[in-house]
Amino acid sequence: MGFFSKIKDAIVGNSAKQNDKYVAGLDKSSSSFSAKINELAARYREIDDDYFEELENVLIMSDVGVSMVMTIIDEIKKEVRLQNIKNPQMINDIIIDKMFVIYANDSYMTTKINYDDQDLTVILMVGVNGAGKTTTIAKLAHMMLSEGKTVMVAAGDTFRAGAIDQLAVWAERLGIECIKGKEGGDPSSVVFDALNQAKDKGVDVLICDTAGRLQNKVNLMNELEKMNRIIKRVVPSGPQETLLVIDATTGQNGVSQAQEFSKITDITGIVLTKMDGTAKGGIVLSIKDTLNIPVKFMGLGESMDDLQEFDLEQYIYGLCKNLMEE
Ligand SMILES: Nc1nc2c(ncn2[C@@H]2O[C@H](COP(=O)(O)OP(=O)(O)OP(=O)(O)O)[C@@H](O)[C@H]2O)c(=O)[nH]1
Repeated sequence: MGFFSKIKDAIVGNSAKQNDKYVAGLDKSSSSFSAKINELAARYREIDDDYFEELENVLIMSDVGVSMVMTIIDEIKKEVRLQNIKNPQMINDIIIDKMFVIYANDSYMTTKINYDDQDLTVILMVGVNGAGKTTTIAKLAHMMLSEGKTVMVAAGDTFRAGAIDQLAVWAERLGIECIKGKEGGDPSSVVFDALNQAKDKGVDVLICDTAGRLQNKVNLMNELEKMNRIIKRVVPSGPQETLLVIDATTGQNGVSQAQEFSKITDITGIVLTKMDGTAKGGIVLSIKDTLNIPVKFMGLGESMDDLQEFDLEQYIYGLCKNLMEE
């Protein structure tokens, strides 16, 4: 039995396992992906080179990423030859299986936050403006609060007008403390202040916002280096996580951004926001392929509960479920 059949068996008919947020949040991607593949299958009576070329295009259009697409297509071709499959209607399971296997295959990627049981856990949030960083910080804090953790936030984006107030409003709604400085002030000093206050109060997690000025790489690099130094002075094992927030609707641009950020600082995980707003959900595979950094969370909607820990099975199921049902 292939991976997808196993996933499907595990998820369908098991309401505890079926995550409706994934199914609803990936609906756009799933409909578009499945419609294209089914349309292909209907047009070709037999699998041939032209079919593969079109399949390649469908995957690329879904933002899977060119080199990952080539690997997937090669693997599908091998399997088709091996099983002597001629009918494109029979190929869906293989496509899904290969996507799953290739993502999961070459390395184990944890989606868990690396909490420090002995010390304050410091999480740095990076990403360009508009990616959804502020909302994601609020959603993450909400998730941690619901797990019984105490959380504080630091308004380290002193550059973008309004960023401090926006975070402060979220903090108030969540009933947590937001440490802030002046607009245009030194972000590291805000973070330093927040670190000390969080330590004094015995808070479990401090989430720090940062400015998203990718246009000015040298400044951003210096700023993040300074922040990292200051964090290490107060919390030697910190920051335990540096999470990069990427807007999934920006597609391959988002992937390039991730590449740029990973040159500037060590990224431990990616948060893909607005997955519900894109019909090209393949970006997860593309990120894995180009960067090999784990996607740890996905934003699947605008409400507080819509930030979900990344789960490969739920993702592939959400993306491909229409393909199975039709
Ligand atoms: N549909 C949907 N909308 C989202 C998601 N995440 C964030 N948003 C929306 O995206 C918009 C921008 O998010 P913000 O957090 O305000 O981001 P920003 O303040 O523009 O920029 P930064 O904080 O600098 O990233 C807001 O309207 C959010 O509600 C998501 O997962 N799904």
